[in-house]
Amino acid sequence: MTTTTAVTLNGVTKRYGEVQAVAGVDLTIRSGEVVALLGPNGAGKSTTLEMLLGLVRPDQGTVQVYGASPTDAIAAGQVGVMLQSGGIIEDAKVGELLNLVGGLHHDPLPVSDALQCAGIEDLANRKMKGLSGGQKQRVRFAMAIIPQPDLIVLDEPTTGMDVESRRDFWASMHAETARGRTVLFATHYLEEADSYADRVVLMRHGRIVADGTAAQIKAGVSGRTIRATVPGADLATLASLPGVRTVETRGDVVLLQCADSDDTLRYLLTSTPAHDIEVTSADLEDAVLALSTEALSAEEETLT
Ligand SMILES: Nc1ncnc2c1ncn2[C@@H]1O[C@H](COP(=O)(O)OP(=O)(O)OP(=O)(O)O)[C@@H](O)[C@H]1O
Repeated sequence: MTTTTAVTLNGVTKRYGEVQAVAGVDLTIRSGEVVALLGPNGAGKSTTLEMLLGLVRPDQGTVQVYGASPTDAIAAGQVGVMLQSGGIIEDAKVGELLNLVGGLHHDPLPVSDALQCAGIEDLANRKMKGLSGGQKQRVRFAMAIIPQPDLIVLDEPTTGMDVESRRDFWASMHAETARGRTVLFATHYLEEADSYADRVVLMRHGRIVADGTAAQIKAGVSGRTIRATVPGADLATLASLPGVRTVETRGDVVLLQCADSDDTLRYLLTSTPAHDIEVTSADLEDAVLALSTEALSAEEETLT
């Protein structure tokens, strides 16, 4: 049976002692989508991915990958995985390790192709233990694509890579997605989500607080950032202006996140010595910050 749904999480929860790591996640990913999972530290991204991969059992809810259990989908070679740690034998040479992984699958990508896709042909005879963090990440990526999977799941794949390596890595990923592969990746890099994902799922405190294209998420946050030099700024007054969401300072420079920048600008120009004023519209970072703050306030309201 062919299905156009790659992943279905239904009401999934996971608690570790006092910590509600995942607090009821519903998520459907269609085949061919490239989805970024974003969120601050401890938001529940890794736990969600671990449940999706069958590494952690949810307390409640169900997980299906291509209509089957995660373990069955992985055994069938439908899922390639790149996690933050584990999965590598430090004493093995890169080529040997990839051969080993290939041996676990019935239609593996030839090792030479995996090395080429990951841009690490020159590392084939190097031992894992001598490699840099970024090089190890590329080996993990090569391991993830060996099964020729329909779905690739990556947990912070470019951590430890320099800017050039990150660019090369995403170029390799593009080649994979052009083949129609479904990709789900967790990241802290907003520009990666913005540039490479069709869809951004934002988590906070174990919940999904936004889900849409990067453009939709940005559009959901109306408003502007005002940056101005305001000597002796009265922060309490600025924070209390209608339409001002947050106030930050860096020396004399004040950063205001505003729902209504016109009124704030009028105030700055007429009632303060503000100069060098810049107004910019929200980028994904602002959107994520605003949505995270809104989610937090909503949670606090529920608690009180
Ligand atoms: N094995 C575990 N034992 C106890 N607590 C855990 C375990 N795994 C995760 N947690 C806790 O669950 C919460 C969610 O963690 P998780 O690693 O899923 O978040 P994350 O969004 O991936 O964070 P990061 O961006 O820092 O990787 C955190 O408070 C974390 O400390």
